[in-house]
Amino acid sequence: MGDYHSSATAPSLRSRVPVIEEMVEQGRPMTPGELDGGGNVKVVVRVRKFVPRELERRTPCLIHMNPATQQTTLSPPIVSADSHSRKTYEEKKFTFDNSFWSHDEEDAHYAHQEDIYRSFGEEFLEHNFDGYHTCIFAYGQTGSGKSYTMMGTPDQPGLIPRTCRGLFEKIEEEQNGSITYNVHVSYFEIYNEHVKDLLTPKSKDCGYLKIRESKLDGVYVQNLTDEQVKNYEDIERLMMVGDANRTTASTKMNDTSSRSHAVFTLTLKQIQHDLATDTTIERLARMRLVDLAGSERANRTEATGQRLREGGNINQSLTTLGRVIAALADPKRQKPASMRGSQNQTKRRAEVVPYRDSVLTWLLKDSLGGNSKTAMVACISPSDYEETLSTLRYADQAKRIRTRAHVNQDAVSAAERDQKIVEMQETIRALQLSVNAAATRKRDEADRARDELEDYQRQVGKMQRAMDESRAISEVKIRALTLEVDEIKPQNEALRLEVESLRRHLRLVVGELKDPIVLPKMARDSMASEEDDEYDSGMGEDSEYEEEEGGFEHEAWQVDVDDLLKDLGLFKRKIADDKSRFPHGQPPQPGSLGD
Ligand SMILES: Nc1ncnc2c1ncn2[C@@H]1O[C@H](COP(=O)(O)OP(=O)(O)OP(=O)(O)O)[C@@H](O)[C@H]1O
Repeated sequence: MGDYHSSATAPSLRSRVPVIEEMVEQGRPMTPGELDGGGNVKVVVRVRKFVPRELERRTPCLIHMNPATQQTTLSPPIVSADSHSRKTYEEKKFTFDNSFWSHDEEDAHYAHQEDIYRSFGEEFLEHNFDGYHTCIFAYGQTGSGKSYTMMGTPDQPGLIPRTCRGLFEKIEEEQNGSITYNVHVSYFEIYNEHVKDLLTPKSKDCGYLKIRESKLDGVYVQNLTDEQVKNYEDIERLMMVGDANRTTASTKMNDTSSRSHAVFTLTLKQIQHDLATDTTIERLARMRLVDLAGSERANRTEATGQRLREGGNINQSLTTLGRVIAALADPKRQKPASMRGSQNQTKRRAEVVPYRDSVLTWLLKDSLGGNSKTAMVACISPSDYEETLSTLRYADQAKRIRTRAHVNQDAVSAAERDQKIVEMQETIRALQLSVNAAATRKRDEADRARDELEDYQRQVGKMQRAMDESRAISEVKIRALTLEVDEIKPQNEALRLEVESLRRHLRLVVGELKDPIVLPKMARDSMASEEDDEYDSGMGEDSEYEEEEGGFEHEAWQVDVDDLLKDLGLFKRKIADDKSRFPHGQPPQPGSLGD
């Protein structure tokens, strides 16, 4: 795989934590945007290069993109004079957040895979580290470059592998070890309105999975593999397993056409422990990367049998997605709640969004109109007027959707965490009893028993995770304390040395006070005069040393000192004499010293 890197900055959970709390504390009013991290769905469009089929037909490119204005223009096709079609084609212009020109590599504004990731993939990853759920989905007709954009090839990796690589690069950048990161991956496809786990080996495949909805977890796929990954290589392995399991087939429009919608989900949990308050800050973000199956016209794909049925299902779920987008983009929904009338009316409008009409929209409910920052990549072919126009209209409508993303963050004290684990244990115990009892009941209750059993397994899994996280927090605490000890060590050593030297000093001072040293008068006089020669010592006739005259008792020592001083005087004179005899510092000649 190509060598590519993310330039996103290293995350710091703590620095981003108190944004909302600070605002509340400061009493600053929050705008709806700040409160809900709200924003419109980001919509970008990408046109691919010609594929061999189009090159053979020498079809002209109908797309023009202006890199300065991000405007995409669709030109009408050339209609041959003998054509019986009554259709009229017009030039259409659309403006999106970005228009990616990936048609001709020779052009200066050609958009490579790297450019796509840098322009918004990286930004979305930043949002994840900030605690927002995100979703990027690729939409477009069959063969328009969705899989190329999302997954890419080994040489030209797309958004999914780049996001995964970027995720672990950012985690590795965080070196102080105070944040624990948990990353989980799931990968499933929706094929003919059924959900299939792409991470289960084919030999263990247990068929289609059920979709369930709970108050706590929202809509979820039951028993879906959600594997913990420690590094990019782990994810790469899972991507390969998933891609090998994905349902693809060769159609007239695409040699490897995806016959299903593929949903790749990364879950990032950041846990930071504050030693001072013994509180844990948890931040959870889910990134959904969706490669939709392509819209197709049966007459163009010339599909029959199984391919035709697949195409029908694909189109049906994409039509539902279109209706969901239309309902969410409805200007009436965009008005603030206060202007929308009564609560009942609002509720009725929310119900109008037909999420439940397809498995795809039901599962993507939150990503499309709820707690998520969402982007749509509209992929287009360069020479297909009708399909491209339909995709661009779809994308244009999606631009108007506003989501209500918020930071998914919790601050839990150690006591609360322990309490939560205890509560989970209780729930599990109760479920266990209920499962055991149900097992003995009649067969018609088997379904309920199975559901309870699944709930039980789910709770056990959750508790397992909570306990793993508690363990991780303990490790963080140990790491933080070890770091603190290491930091304090040099200061400790410096303090120890200082105390030691102060002690020594004190000993000297006390010794001095107990047994003061008194110099003999002559020694003091000679020292004073010598010092006066060099600098002004400031000690005059009436200094305290003079006042102690008469206090000296060691006469014997005085005699010795006097003798010594006499010798010293003689020695000095001898040196002065020698200096005058050898004025240029020449060494005395042998024999000359003897006199
Ligand atoms: N930007 C691009 N640069 C080079 N080749 C591209 C680009 N986009 C798409 N292609 C090529 O076009 C072909 C169709 O692309 P792809 O399979 O990604 O389409 P798709 O939209 O996923 O189709 P389907 O919906 O049928 O699965 C592939 O051979 C792919 O390599």
